[in-house]
Amino acid sequence: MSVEADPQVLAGLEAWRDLPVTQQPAWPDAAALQRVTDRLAGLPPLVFAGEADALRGQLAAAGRGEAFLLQGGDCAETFAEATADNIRGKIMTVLQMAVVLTYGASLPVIKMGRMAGQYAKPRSSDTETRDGVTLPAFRGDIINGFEFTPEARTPDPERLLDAYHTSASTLNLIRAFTTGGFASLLRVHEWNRGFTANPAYARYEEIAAEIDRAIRFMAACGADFDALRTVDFYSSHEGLLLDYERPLTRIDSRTGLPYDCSAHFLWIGERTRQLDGAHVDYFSRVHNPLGIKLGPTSTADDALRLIDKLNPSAEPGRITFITRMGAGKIRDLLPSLVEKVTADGRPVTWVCDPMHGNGITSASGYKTRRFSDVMDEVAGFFEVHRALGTVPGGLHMELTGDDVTEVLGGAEEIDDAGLARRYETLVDPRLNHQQSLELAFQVVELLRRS
Ligand SMILES: O=C[C@H](O)[C@H](O)COP(=O)(O)O
Ligand SMILES: C=C(OP(=O)(O)O)C(=O)O
Ligand SMILES: [Mn+2]
Repeated sequence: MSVEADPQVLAGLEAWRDLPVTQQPAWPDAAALQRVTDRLAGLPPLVFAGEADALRGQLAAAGRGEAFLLQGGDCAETFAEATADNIRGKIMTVLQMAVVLTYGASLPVIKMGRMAGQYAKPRSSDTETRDGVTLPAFRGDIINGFEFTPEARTPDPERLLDAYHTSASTLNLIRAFTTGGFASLLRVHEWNRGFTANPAYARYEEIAAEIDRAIRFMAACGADFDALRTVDFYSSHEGLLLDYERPLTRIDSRTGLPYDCSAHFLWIGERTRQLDGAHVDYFSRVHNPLGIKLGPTSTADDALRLIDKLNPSAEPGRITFITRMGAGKIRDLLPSLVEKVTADGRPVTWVCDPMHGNGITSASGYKTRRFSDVMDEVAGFFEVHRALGTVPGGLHMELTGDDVTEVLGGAEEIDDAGLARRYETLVDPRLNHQQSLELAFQVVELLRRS
């Protein structure tokens, strides 16, 4: 039997429309938008509410120190890059990092992509000016095109449907790869052998050899490697474009409760987490596990008021605070935030985004980050939690499986001149495949030292 939604619950899903809202596009044609959102509302959900519930349980475990979240993928996915090779590369990268982190932390790693829906971007400025011409800023493929022409930059609601279909095909391939044997532990381990065989990464050989011994030990004990052929891989994106999230919100027939079925996990960004704003209201009404980005201006009071609104019943796993302070600030700012939220007593899961607080512009003009700053913020995150006796629950990364050159440094020392070689991101710089694995090995070194 299917449970109907309470009419008041349904009415509540429209409340955001009367609240202050930021970072939404100015759609030029309201009727065209309405046609698209009606169509989206009739299409099948992309995920099942029960999967979101399972993830909530796992995130609750991460909050208690019984699991660790690894969330990674592009800053901005694009339709053109949703190819089999690209999707496979990102999955491989996350799985390879996950094997290393599982060993280093001796904990199950929850694997989650910034994938299959990460198409909407908040921007610092509504417009972009080039050579005296000003056009609307690129806000992600779900809204407008990157090409610098008035046509491409005009928001086009048809893109919501493209985003839905591209998310569906991406998710389909993710499910195929992670359940069809491609992701088996033995295969992923083989891939990592290839990485450490490269002399640039000789420093990690010892850890790699230990992982190798651990796997051989498991095999000798008769571990069921067949059972390790499939992995759970969750989808996530920033819950930003409410005209997309609303029609993909569905009533769970088991409970009558609304879930945003565009992804398993949605996060509210640093620029849209206003307590009385549309985003916080909207996501307070759906039952998925939620992330909230907390930047350097966040106060403990902000965090507690967000809990009041988004998790009044103090359900474990409902809220993940994703801190993104910057390497130079995390050791000063994070302790009081964590202390006060911990004293409050309602459970949250703490995750580190070492990307968004560490943006710089290189001398040659690229928007970039230094690998060393990214690592330093991760180190600061572990140090703060260790000092307070609280739980570092995971990492949130911008990465890709390709050999791009967008982040400075790493063992292969990408320098400013090297950025031009393969700088492909449309918004923020991503760790490339090698830098991502290097980060995972360095996290193991950090955990060791403590
Ligand atoms: O991904 C994060 C934000 O969308 C991004 O950093 C904003 O970038 P901008 O300052 O170039 O607009
Ligand atoms: C926009 C992003 O982050 P933040 O909201 O933390 O700036 C992002 O994760 O791409
Ligand atoms: Mn980003």
